[in-house]
Amino acid sequence: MVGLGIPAPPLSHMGGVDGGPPHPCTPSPCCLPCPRCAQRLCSAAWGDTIFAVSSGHGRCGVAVIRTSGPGSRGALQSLTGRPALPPPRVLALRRIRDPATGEPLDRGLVVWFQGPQSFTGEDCAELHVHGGPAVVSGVLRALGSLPGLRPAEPGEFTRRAFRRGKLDLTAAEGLGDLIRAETEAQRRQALRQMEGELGRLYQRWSNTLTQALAHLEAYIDFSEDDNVEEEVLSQVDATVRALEEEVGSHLQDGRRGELLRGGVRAVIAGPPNVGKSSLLNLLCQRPAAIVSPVAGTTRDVVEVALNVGGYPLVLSDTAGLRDATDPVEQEGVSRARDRLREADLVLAVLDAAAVPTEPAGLGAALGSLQPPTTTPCILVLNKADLLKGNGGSLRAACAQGHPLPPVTLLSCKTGEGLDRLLALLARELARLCGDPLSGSPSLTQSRHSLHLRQCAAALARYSRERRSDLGLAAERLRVARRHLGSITGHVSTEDVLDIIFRDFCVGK
Ligand SMILES: Nc1nc2c(ncn2[C@@H]2O[C@H](COP(=O)(O)OP(=O)(O)OP(=O)(O)O)[C@@H](O)[C@H]2O)c(=O)[nH]1
Ligand SMILES: [K+]
Ligand SMILES: [Mg+2]
Repeated sequence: MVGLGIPAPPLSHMGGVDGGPPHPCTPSPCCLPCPRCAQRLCSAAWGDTIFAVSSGHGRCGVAVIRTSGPGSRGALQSLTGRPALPPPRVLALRRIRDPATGEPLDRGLVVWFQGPQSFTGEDCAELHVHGGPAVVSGVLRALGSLPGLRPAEPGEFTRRAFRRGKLDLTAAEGLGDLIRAETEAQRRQALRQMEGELGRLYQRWSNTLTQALAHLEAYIDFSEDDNVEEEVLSQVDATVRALEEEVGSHLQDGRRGELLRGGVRAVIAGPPNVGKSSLLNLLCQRPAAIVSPVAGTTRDVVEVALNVGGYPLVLSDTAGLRDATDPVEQEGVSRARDRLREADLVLAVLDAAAVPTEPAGLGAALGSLQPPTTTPCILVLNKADLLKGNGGSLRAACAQGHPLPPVTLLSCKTGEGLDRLLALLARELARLCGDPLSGSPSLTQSRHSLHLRQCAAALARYSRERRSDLGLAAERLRVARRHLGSITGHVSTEDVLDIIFRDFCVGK
């Protein structure tokens, strides 16, 4: 381009999917089918070329700057000063220069990806440069000076990949989750989703519905001519019933995937001064909450994020539960109760030296905290170091377990019982989140469960209305299929896409 005699991408071809009309051009092997009209068009008709740092920000050894769009070829030619590109997908060492001044910016590795064999499906280039801020900003400035190139919006690379059918929406969400994954179990789940397992499951359901709908429509249109047998109808009914059950049990997975994605919310609750804040500090290994001998120390909820056995845990310490007179403490107790109601898991803490030693009495002491009955709970009897004569019978009560929830003795002071508590925690987390590698892939987002519930409701209405009005029943199947399509992105609106891709970082 500027100064190097390399042609800029034809500006008249800018426009494309979201912008102006596509421009037909002489088809050539590099031409890609337009996602709107399926006509093969020069990729230049698809819009502008974006660029961004894809390797994260701040000083680092190597920074990867990537471009996507029809101007990628020209950009690489301009910055390397050579009309010849390296073979696609092969790293080549090149001097990188500012095309306007010819000034060397760095020496680094460049890669050329010819569309559609690239992440986005468009022509892409990557520049692996030294990660110093001056090098990176110099290269970005040079790219920005080229006609038709502009900085990428957050998630725009992935959005382009979605547009060109490189991945469906669930896979794009899986990719976003993979970038954010902080624990092993989260990574496993995200990787599975990114590789398309969830999308394939929903696609299979959608195909089943398409087939059922085709049979039903054939029956509606032709049954009077005796060309279609009655049997067809009962087959459609059976298919819809089976699908309704499958969607129902998928929805019944206890929010496993969502819990694993967002972290299990565990709440430490109990009477004042039993050592709740001490427990939080012990688990996160830092003095996150104030500990003192004064009952009623904790008022605000103190939250920490932890990784227990590969599972993500969001742990909250709360005010001691009692009938407080002080208005500030009252507010703390009310916040503690709110948290308790929303918890996925309760760590109920009692003072080991102050509780009854038989299971029934322990159960009553736990009940006085009023944890929600359906929420799983672990009972922690703290200050075990202070146990004297009744230690033996309390240990026996803990070992007996039933009818108590999982229970353990602990001393935050000496660390006794911590291993058992961590093992109990890991067991509960594994039960709540499930094994991300086994069974059918988990539902990971409330967006999915919303559409699946609507899909299941439409299937249920089909079964109810089928005897009275076949046409209406067929419409229910169409609605059900539309909801499945909304999850995978085969049916989607721009505002939904905006929300999904907004959560991505720039450069992805
Ligand atoms: N001996 C002994 N003392 C403990 C243990 N755990 C906590 N304590 C002490 O018990 C007192 C209260 O501890 P906290 O962690 O503040 O208790 P809390 O339940 O958060 O108290 P509030 O926030 O006031 O409800 C402090 O003096 C701690 O040092 C333990 O295992 N053994
Ligand atoms: K205290
Ligand atoms: Mg406290």
